[in-house]
Amino acid sequence: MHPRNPYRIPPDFKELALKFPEFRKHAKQKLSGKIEIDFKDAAAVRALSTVLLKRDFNLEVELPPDRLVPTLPLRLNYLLWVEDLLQLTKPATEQIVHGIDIGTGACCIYPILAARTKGWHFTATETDEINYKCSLETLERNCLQTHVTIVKVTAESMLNGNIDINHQYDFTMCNPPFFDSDSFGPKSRSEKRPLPMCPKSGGSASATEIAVKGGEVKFIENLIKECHELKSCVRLFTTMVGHKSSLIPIKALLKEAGASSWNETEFCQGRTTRWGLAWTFRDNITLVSSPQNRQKNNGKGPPPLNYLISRERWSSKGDFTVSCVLFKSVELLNSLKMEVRKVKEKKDRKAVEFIAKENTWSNQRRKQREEKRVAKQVFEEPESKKAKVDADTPGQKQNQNFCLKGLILVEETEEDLISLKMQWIEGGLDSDSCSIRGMLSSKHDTQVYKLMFKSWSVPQCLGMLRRACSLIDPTVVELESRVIDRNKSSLGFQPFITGASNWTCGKKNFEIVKKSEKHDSGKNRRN
Ligand SMILES: C[S@@+](CC[C@H](N)C(=O)[O-])C[C@H]1O[C@@H](n2cnc3c(N)ncnc32)[C@H](O)[C@@H]1O
Repeated sequence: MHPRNPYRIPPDFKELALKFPEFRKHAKQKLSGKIEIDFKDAAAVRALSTVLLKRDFNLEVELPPDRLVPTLPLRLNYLLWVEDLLQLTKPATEQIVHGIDIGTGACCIYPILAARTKGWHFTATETDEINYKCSLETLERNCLQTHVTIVKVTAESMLNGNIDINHQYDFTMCNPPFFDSDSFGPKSRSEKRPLPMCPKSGGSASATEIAVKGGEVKFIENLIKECHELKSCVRLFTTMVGHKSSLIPIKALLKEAGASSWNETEFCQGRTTRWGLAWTFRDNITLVSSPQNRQKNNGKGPPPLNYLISRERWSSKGDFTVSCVLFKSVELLNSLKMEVRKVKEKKDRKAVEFIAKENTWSNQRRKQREEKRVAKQVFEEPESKKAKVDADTPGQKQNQNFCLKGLILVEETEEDLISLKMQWIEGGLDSDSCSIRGMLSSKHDTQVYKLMFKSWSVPQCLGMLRRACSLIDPTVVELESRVIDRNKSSLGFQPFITGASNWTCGKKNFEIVKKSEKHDSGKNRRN
């Protein structure tokens, strides 16, 4: 998720169910007391988006039952990326932002979010009569007609004839129909899932919203064909891409059309990944990656680490409560000299953000040796030499600008389990920070964790977070995580059952070893 996306901390369904009866109808309580919704049920997802828009953005929206429901984390990821691109490409002297949204949908989701939160102006187009009318109503209901204009268009044109060519627009955005209408929908009773992919969840979208002849590649090709002509009135063109396989043909089309530069990103939210492509035909603009993406691994950062802590194994550590688990975690972060800030306070759900200004966790053993040596010198060496020793302490100079931000979220899941989630937010991905070989050597009781990265550089924070967790290891019964090698395929390791211990997960570039006294090896080996 984008670091500024407010849904990095998922919404509290219990709170929503208590506050909004329209959401409560769809909320289900698990035996543990946890509130959930069925994400395959379009009505439940519709209720969720509607109440979040109301609660978090003061937007009143009525979504029609037979149209696509916009999910907010993805929509915000796209808007925030556009905002990053504008920061890099729009002259600071230009105050007003004016964008174009192609295919705005049933509630013109991008324009209303951007108008409400950023004061941006939009021209939005739509072919579908129901979506067009609903979007107009949405604008009226929220008094946003001053900022957003909706144009009813025909499917033949993407931009030509739909916008004012004498006006200057900062960008276009588009969430195109991803699927190819020729291969969409079951062909026979026996064929459940046609090729190419159709949406996994039920959804309520109409066929014309999500499928088009030729699929998204053809749709975006049509857009690219029109862009060149419009380069003087549009600074940046962007689109979302639904299938990774579409990126290569689309980039080839951009090259062919003479785009002067382009940039891509990944939008990750939960289990869904989408992509963003931005391009320009203006020679004076170079589309470098957004600050977030300039860091390694495409801005995605390491995936969250999820730990389940059992009552049984926590017993020696104090009260088995969310507060106590968070307190212990904060103690660890403090011992690593991190700044800690509370971001969420509830009895059963607490979160803190942490910021590391320097790398305090690398080379722990070397540092301890160094400390001992310095301590010894305090007694043995003259003053002049002591000063030199202090100045030469390794690892300090290179970390002056190091900054890593992350989030720890602790919540009750079931009666005897508390989940601890650690999430990367930003930073800590530069090459200095990635020298993490051996960083994770941490002892606790009889367990030794060792994480070694050979030529593959993994964001340092992953190691730091894992180290912090390994310190409270006796409580960890299950660890679920995934590491993705950006250049190759997934190097999954999931889940680790700590009880099994002493396992190795080996790959050419990556090795993770966990040792413990009495267990057999290779039980959890995955290649
Ligand atoms: C996948 S939906 C996206 C809706 C909305 N932007 C969102 O993100 O939720 C695609 C939308 O584009 C509209 N559409 C399809 N072809 C279009 C075209 N040529 N011009 C404008 N809108 C189009 C569809 O009716 C549909 O509402």
